[in-house]
Amino acid sequence: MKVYFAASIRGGRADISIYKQLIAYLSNNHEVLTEHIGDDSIIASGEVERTDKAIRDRDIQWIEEWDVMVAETTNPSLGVGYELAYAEHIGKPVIIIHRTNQSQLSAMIAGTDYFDSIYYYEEIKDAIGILEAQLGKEE
Ligand SMILES: O=c1[nH]c(=O)n([C@H]2C[C@H](O)[C@@H](COP(=O)(O)O)O2)cc1CO
Repeated sequence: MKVYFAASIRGGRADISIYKQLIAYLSNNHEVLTEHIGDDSIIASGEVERTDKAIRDRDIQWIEEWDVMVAETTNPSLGVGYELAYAEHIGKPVIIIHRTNQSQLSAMIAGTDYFDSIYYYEEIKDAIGILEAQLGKEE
């Protein structure tokens, strides 16, 4: 499957090691369209070699192509919120994973009926277990 992995960039890069591990796991069995989100060289300023319009237009095109979105939402991100709303708008499946006791998921996401696959985890192994179970269902 084509997986669009969404996670914070300009919202802050504190969780990049988690993003890397999740992308590495997903890449074993799927095509991950947004591997750059786990790239250490991309700091909070984002992809500096592209214009904001080029980033936005490319990501929207990928969103149109993906089979499923996996969003790691612990570190709040305007971009991820926008991507989630776009997924809802075009009716694509979304899996949201969020670390417990770190931040509270926005009511605008947690309170949207369309987002009915929201999972909370503590350890990375738990997140991987959730993805394994949920992505199996999508295939
Ligand atoms: O440089 C970028 N490249 C990029 O692909 N994005 C997309 C993918 C991420 O899922 C999301 C992150 O948004 P934000 O930067 O607002 O945290 O936006 C966002 C940026 C910077 O805003």
